[in-house]
Amino acid sequence: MISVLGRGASGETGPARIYSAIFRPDEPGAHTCPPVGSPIQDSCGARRQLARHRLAVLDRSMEKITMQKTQPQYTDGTEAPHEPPPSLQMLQLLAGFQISQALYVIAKLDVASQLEDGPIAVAELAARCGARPEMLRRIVRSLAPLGIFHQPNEDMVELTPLGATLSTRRPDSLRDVALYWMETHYLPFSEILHTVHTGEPAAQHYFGKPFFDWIVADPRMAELQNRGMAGLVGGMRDRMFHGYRLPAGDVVADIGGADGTILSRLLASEPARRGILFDLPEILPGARKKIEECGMAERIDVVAGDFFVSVPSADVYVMAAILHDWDDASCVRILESVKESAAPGARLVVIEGVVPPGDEPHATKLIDLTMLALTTGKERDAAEWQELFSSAGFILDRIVPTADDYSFIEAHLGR
Ligand SMILES: C[S@@+](CC[C@H](N)C(=O)[O-])C[C@H]1O[C@@H](n2cnc3c(N)ncnc32)[C@H](O)[C@@H]1O
Repeated sequence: MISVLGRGASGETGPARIYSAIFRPDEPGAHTCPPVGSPIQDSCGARRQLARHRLAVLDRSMEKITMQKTQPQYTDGTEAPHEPPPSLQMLQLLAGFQISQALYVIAKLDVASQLEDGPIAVAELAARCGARPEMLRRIVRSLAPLGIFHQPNEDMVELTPLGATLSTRRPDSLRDVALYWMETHYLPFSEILHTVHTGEPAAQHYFGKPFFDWIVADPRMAELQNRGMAGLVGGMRDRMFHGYRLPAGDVVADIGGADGTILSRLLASEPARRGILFDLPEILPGARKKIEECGMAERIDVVAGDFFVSVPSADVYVMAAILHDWDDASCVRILESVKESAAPGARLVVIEGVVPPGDEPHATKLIDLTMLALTTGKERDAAEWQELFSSAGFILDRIVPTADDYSFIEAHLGR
């Protein structure tokens, strides 16, 4: 969805850039997920054909949404530009709140999982999900043109590759991300104008306390955050781990490591190393269970604490999506905790995005809105990372770009 706000990968605009944002048809491994039960499920060529078919369906649907025909013409017969006028493009962007709420309904009712075994009648789907058929039918009909569902006729509904990302039966399911964003981010975002006027995070204004304090006050929210962040490892932070090796060091501490998904992944191919998962005490009950499920209980110790006070001693410190949550002064305090406990020669690996210059689409540019609304933090460009490390007494060694919009930013202590 990120490219929707900018130009697509090949410079396309309008509906075409929405397709490329959703499907990235030129990407290896794209379109590998036709509906379960499809007779063409096993054939690669046929899969590509299905993908082309779906793109064509989406193409036609987007044209309907933008009220354009394939060969748009003015009433006097002259050709109109193919791209929708700016006012219609703006309406599509403004409608984002409706789409995210409709997707929330689909995620909450776990609709996608119900469709994994093949197309079913909307009435049957509604009965399985505990929804009113006439209401669910309208949600499905609204989302089908966006490629979430396919409706062979108005009574039937079928899962598409895009819709399947919300199924809990997929290992890389984004359902928990949907629930996390919509149950913890959506409402405070309504106060973002307050942030722009006052500098106070919208979440602080909306909840009456800092975002993470609000999360840990409710064990259900703490668990949802863990599941949502773990879901992002299967989504926008999956490919980045391929082929990356941590700097040398026996003990790896993941600071603010949530449920241990990232630490387990980093240590899976490193049997000689041990791990320490460090996070707030309210976050950790779910972590112990997750680490056991990953078969890492023998190799990862779980330590509760506050990174503004102190962190455990280690040879390698990992911090994923931590420093972007905090303003520079708070980051320096966190890094000072690391400095105080670090073993001699310790290395720091920050897993974050690096904002690219210009108006090129990049995940950090939307995530920065989340930082603005929820936290005192921000997304940083390469110079800002360098400056932050240097003001905390660290030296930036290298930024390792990856196949995702995230990098491994490695540093060492300058003492
Ligand atoms: C955005 S999440 C990142 C989780 C995980 N590193 C990841 O990338 O999936 C931020 C994490 O920082 C933790 N955190 C926030 N304040 C903390 C503090 N004062 N001390 C330790 N952990 C903290 C939160 O509990 C949460 O797990």
